Amino acid sequence: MRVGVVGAGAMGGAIAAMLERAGNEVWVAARGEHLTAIRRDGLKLDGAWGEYTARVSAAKTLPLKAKPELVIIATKAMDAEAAARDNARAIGDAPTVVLQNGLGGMERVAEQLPGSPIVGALSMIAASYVAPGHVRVTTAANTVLGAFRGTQDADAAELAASALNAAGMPAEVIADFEGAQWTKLIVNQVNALPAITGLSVQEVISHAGLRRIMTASMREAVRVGLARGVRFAAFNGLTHARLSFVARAPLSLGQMLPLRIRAYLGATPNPGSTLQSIRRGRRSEIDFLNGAVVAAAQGTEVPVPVNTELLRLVHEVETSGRHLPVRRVIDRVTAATGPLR
Ligand SMILES: NC(=O)C1=CN([C@@H]2O[C@H](COP(=O)(O)OP(=O)(O)OC[C@H]3O[C@@H](n4cnc5c(N)ncnc54)[C@H](OP(=O)(O)O)[C@@H]3O)[C@@H](O)[C@H]2O)C=CC1
Ligand SMILES: CC(C)(CO)C(=O)C(=O)O
Repeated sequence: MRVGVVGAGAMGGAIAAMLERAGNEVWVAARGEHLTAIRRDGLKLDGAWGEYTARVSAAKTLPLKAKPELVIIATKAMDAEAAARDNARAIGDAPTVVLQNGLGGMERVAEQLPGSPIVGALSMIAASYVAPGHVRVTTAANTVLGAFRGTQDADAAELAASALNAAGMPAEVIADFEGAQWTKLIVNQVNALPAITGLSVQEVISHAGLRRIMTASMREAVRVGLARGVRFAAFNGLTHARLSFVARAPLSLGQMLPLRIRAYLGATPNPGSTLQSIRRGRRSEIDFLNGAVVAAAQGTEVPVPVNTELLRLVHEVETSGRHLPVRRVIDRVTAATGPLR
């Protein structure tokens, strides 16, 4: 199959390399020194799915001659709309998968690609951008896909799932994609503290004080979802019942959530995608993660002081380029929220 991958960074790069390894003809849209390195040396993959250098065709945008039968947009959320617009002619009416954390990704891309069936993807894979032309899978895991709307999108979701499965990346189509987006939004509460402190997700969860803050931000996010009538879809062992319990439980019990995520991530340190943006001096996706929780809380009675403060701290680190010491983070959050229980 001819596949176009727009945004061949950590996730898009890993998926592009795996698809090429499985015999697909893969075209990637990339930029800067990453594009130069891919063109010169190929796209190097290592980690949980083995070592491989994929020979993909790479350009700033997909060329018209690529004629993709499937497109995967795997940019950060704030870049997806522009990425879809800049590649719209080459994409044509090809089925397009929007692989993205946060809420509302499919809607933003669909506006730019009115002729394409649109599919959402949420992945529990953890991947890192190591260097230009080089990506690494630190945790191999599954991906869930969901149709945006209608039969055409549902067929496209099946097509994408078979392409991923055939290339050795476990994927399944689920009916309640919006519920899964909310469940993933809870998982992505792991992203802010590594971005603020510079520590890996596992290190943050192993620190009792930081884990308390993370649990409190997850609890707020679950409460917001419940207040908005969200039914959390079951995703990697996280179920609506478990999350509803966390919404009512003290933090000492709620910490089972981050501890479970640490167990699934395994031993290889995972910086998370937000810290990786900061390390590369890029704007982060935090407005679509903790920022989405703060936005969704508006109009509900749910207070979200932890998410508000984490959002502020990530923006501070983006601006200053300097991570904050753990003690300072704990003091700042507790000054904003009062004692966390
Ligand atoms: N990394 C992970 O472990 C996981 C990430 N996710 C989600 O997947 C999505 C992608 O994340 P991730 O792979 O980490 O992000 P990366 O930043 O590693 O990759 C995104 C890539 O897209 C490139 N890009 C942005 N706009 C364009 C464009 N118009 N044309 C071509 N390339 C473009 C970026 O270039 P540049 O660097 O120049 O900005 C970058 O190389 C996010 O929504 C993230 O939350 C989900 C699960 C796990
Ligand atoms: C699941 C996790 C935490 C994997 O790194 C992720 O989605 C991210 O980094 O954005």
